[in-house]
Amino acid sequence: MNKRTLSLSLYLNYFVHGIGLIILTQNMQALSQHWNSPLATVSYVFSGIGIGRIFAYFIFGNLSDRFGRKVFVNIGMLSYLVFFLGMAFVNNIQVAYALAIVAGIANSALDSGTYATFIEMGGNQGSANILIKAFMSIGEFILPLFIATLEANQAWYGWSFMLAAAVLVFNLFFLNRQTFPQRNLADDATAVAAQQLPKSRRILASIGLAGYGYTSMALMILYTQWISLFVTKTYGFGPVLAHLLLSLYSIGSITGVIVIFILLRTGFTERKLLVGMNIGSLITLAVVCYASVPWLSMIASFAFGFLAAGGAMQIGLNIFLRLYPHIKGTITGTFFTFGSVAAFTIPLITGWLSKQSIAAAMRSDLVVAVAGLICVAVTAWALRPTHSLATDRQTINQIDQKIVRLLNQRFETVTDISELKQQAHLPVLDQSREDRVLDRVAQRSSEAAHTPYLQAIYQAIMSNSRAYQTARKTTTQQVSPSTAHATGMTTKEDLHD
Ligand SMILES: C=C(O[C@@H]1C=C(C(=O)O)C=C[C@H]1O)C(=O)O
Repeated sequence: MNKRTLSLSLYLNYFVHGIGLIILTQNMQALSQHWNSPLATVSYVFSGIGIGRIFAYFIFGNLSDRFGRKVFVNIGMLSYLVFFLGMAFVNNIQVAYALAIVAGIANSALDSGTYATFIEMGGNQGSANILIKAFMSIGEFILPLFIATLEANQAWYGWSFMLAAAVLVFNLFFLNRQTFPQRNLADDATAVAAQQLPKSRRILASIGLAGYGYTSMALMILYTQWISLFVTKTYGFGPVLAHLLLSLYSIGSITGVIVIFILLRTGFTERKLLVGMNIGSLITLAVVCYASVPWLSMIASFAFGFLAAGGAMQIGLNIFLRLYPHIKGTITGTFFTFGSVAAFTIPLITGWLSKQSIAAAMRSDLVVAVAGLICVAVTAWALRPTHSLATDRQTINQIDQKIVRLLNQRFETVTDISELKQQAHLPVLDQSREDRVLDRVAQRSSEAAHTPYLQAIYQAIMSNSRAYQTARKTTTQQVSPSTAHATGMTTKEDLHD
């Protein structure tokens, strides 16, 4: 399995999915003319996507645990291909509705296969799931520009559908050349830690996370649906500023994905990050809901995008997946079923609230933010670290992962030094340098009781560093024997001390 190419291929699907998310709304006018139907009917067709999603998530998640991830990623791609090709030509509303359902199914099949695959690739792939969001955003960013270009050239609207279809056809070949990781391969530490958790705490965390599946999606959908209208009606902001707020939210979201990806790579705890982001979302949302000053709204909208749409939902899912490492597909399905219910109910609830006032509809997002914060706080509390053999060993695994990475870097530098010493005809051993290294270790050690042990470890590191240099030297000399006499080999001493 080549992690890089497989990841790239999986990400490419989410670029297409990003296009799929907005292609209908972006082509609303053109479709309405083509179908000879009013905008309201076109809008009704869109609801098919939500229906397809809700029904497919749970079934697919479960099945992907049984039949493997690759099948479902393929089902997702093929369904999307049918959707894009079909929608470009269809002129019958019923068929269009059926195609919208197919898009919903495509979405669920992709998710059911992909999120689990990233976790199953091992390593720190939880952060990889966050990047899925980044690729969706790229798709959502590029499509409007592409459509604008088509419109400017008075070209056929269907080319935007063809663009997505072309990427999919290419990726169907590309992806099917890759091998997927073994299914439900929970790394030992995760499996043990999950088993060690008392049942009551696991149930509590599951309730919190399922709830977060709903609130995290609701928080974003409600915001994007009402923000522009809210600031126009409530504060009298102009149309440019109203749309700018939404763009700032998107830019914040992309920035958030990148920053969070880096934070997770550097070993930030997902639990703490999630609670922090939800506190931040609530505060920034409150600012947007009550600040009537444009510049403050702009900053808050960017920050809200960063915190609420910068991969927080994916972090929630990652924590959920670690809790049930043997049924990742089912968990992904369950989590997104709750999200789909949010996508379906929020427009209905806020539509009803908007009859009272637009401000009431918008500010109801604060209730969602509070509910989301309660969900993640409950989860974080239930999953608080306790000391046991298994959890402490998991901590050691994480520390070792970092140490090995640093040791690899150290050896890379030793390789450079070895070359330089060979060029300068210097011996491998430099006792005074080694003494200084040991002194520095003693100075740096924060715990006096550890110091002699740390020094012993360093002696072993340096001894191996010398052995490595000597071995390299020997191989280089075999390649160019003419230099052998000049370097003054110290093979024996170096290998044996
Ligand atoms: C890497 C070197 O070679 C040897 C290994 C050392 C190390 O691993 O830190 C230090 C001194 C040398 O005996 C060096 O000269 O710096």
